[in-house]
Amino acid sequence: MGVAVIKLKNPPVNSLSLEVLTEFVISLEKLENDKTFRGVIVTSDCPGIFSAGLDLTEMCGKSQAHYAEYWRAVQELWLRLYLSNLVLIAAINGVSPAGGCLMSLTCDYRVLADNPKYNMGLNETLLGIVAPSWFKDTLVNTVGHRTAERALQLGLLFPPAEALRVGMVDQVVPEDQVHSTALSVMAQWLAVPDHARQLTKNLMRKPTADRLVKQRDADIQYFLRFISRDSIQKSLRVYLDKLRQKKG
Ligand SMILES: CCCCCC/C=C/CC(=O)SCCNC(=O)CCNC(=O)[C@H](O)C(C)(C)COP(=O)(O)OP(=O)(O)OC[C@H]1O[C@@H](n2cnc3c(N)ncnc32)[C@H](O)[C@@H]1OP(=O)(O)O
Repeated sequence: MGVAVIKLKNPPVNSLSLEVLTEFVISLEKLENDKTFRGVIVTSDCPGIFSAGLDLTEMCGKSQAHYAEYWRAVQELWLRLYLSNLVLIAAINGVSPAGGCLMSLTCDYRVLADNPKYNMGLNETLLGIVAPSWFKDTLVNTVGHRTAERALQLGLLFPPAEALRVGMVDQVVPEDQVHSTALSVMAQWLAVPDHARQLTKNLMRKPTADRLVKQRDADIQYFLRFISRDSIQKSLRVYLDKLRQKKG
């Protein structure tokens, strides 16, 4: 039925490095241009981890030019996913904090594996950083304003039952059924004529996407100022050190 599977593979935690973002955009572009494909299942090849989100090492101790290039790539992937003409279904087979969660929120439907470890949410505040307005918009458009406000301020990571309750995911299923469920949901979405579904998706999403499109450069400048602050660099270093020391 013209369904591709994109399996994120950047071990150990599928962090969204510049390379991963760039490759993802290229893969999506190819699929969008190949009329034999109408849908994509986005999933992970890393056991237990859908994606650890943006690659913290790309945002720490690097040059301004690097931060600008990185942030443009983050914007690009979000825009491509959010406005994709393809049906996108996230088969979430692992934990998905921050950018990992955001990626799934850009999809049309989310199936999450029922494993209490598989938390998801926008936890940026816990790192001492702030989710940008378009991350916030994506969450608000999915779960509503009040739930998003509480989740964002507290940096909440929701276990599967809670994620389902607040509408962050559409279905929670046993782990071994995530892929088959995503496939059967895909069949349902593909039963709708493409042009009508695509125009409707655009109607729902374009106003949100346009807010970023109209101020992409300003958004990059804002990111540069924010990420270059000594206090933010320090917070990121402390957070990364904590992650690294967990093993020791
Ligand atoms: C206006 C400006 C606004 C700026 C907004 C910026 C927005 C940012 C959004 C983001 O996505 S920030 C990233 C948020 N991500 C997280 O908080 C997740 C952090 N990671 C974890 O919680 C855990 O790693 C995990 C995903 C639950 C997996 O746990 P596990 O025990 O399996 O692995 P670890 O031992 O923790 O990690 C292995 C290895 O990977 C490194 N690592 C983990 N996450 C990241 C990451 N996001 N980026 C880069 N590297 C990461 C970790 O440090 C370990 O490295 P080591 O060298 O092997 O010790």
